[in-house]
Amino acid sequence: MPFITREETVSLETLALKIGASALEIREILNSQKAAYPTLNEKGYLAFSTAEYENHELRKLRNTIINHAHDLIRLASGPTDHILGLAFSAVDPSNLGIIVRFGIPQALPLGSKMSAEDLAKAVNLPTDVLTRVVRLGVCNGIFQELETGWFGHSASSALLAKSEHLRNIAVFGTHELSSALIKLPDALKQQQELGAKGPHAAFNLAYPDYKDAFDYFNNNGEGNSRYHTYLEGRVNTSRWAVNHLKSSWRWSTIGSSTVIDCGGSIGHTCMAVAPLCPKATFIVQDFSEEPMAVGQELIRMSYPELQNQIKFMKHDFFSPQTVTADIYIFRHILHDWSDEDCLRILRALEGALKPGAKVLVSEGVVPESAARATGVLDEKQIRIEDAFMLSVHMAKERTVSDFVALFRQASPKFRFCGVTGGSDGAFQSLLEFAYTDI
Ligand SMILES: C[S@@+](CC[C@H](N)C(=O)[O-])C[C@H]1O[C@@H](n2cnc3c(N)ncnc32)[C@H](O)[C@@H]1O
Repeated sequence: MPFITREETVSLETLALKIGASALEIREILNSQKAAYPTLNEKGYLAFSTAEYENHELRKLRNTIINHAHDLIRLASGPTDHILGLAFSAVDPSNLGIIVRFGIPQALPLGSKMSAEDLAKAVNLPTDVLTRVVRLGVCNGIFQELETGWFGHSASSALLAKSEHLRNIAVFGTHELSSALIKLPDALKQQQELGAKGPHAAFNLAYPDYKDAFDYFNNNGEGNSRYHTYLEGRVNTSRWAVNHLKSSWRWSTIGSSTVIDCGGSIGHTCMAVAPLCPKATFIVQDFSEEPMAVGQELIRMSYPELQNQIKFMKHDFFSPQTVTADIYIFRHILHDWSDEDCLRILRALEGALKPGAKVLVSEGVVPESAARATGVLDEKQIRIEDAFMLSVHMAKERTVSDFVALFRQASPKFRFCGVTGGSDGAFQSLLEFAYTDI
């Protein structure tokens, strides 16, 4: 039987050469910008920091290297080591989870070293356990062992020590998110065997006392805080930055429109977009009051100029919308819900929609074409997010055609106007729908 493949043939040599060529181009760009060159040592924590991250050419070159390097590692590993690596990969969120939840990066001084005993005392772990955890971290590029039993920072651990946003992402990612993900095979098995009596989602197996993930967040203060600080952390990293939403729509032309951010959490989307359209007013709606209180305080302390422009309002988006606005934003909302629930959410808007009103959907968009096996950086991002949705909410990321079909089913008055964005490691796109009077 002949072997079949749709992938271009990749070889160790061609991949290595392509990586070398892109590395030289990166060196030239960084030299011309007098920007920090990446190293694995502590001082490398600044490499590719925000300003450079925004450089499109640099981001593209980095993605080329990452894509080819992934393919190269898989090729050099061979199928056995490749599968073994995947089979035991739960070790990584477990290790990172200990590192961030015990505050090990912050306990280790920057620009210095600390003995295992002192570090163990500082984070209140037995020395033996601390040493084993940190040494596994070192194998993953987090921390360095500068001499036997003495630890210092690597680039990545130094950034964890400095960036609360990155730590918040790592905490939620290795806590609630990982707990749900690891239960997905069990949940699908139980759903297969028990039908409607099976769990709603893998999340329910991890947190059996709650109806669903949002019930858990709303009734668990610490979990809710981890969730919303994770969401805030995400918009402060280039992959999920609201910059993509800022640049992919004509915000400066909306004049004195009213904009509602449905399920807006602490209001980070409105805080980013409002300065682009100073005459517009924004209402952040969420059914959870804690994040909105945090957002109000954040505006008061850090963005007082936005106080009159951004208001907060408790609202459940399954109940009829009470505010007639010009633009409704759903950023990372519909992917949390099944098609049936999304129809309920969109139909709950209808009573307030006037002809010409816009509904903007900002989230990951799944490619329509068959999955690729090489060069998959962007595609893997969206498929990771899709796995989050399946495990946590039994929901999904969608293709553009899925969204168009969903809106059409919600009401024939929705007209699809187009989609922008979503490439080069920034995986979310912006879809625009207009409400018409036909
Ligand atoms: C994935 S987060 C997205 C937050 C924000 N839009 C963003 O892009 O970061 C989902 C948000 O929906 C809110 N939410 C969940 N169910 C809701 C409901 N029934 N009504 C209003 N908000 C809800 C959650 O509290 C949370 O803030």
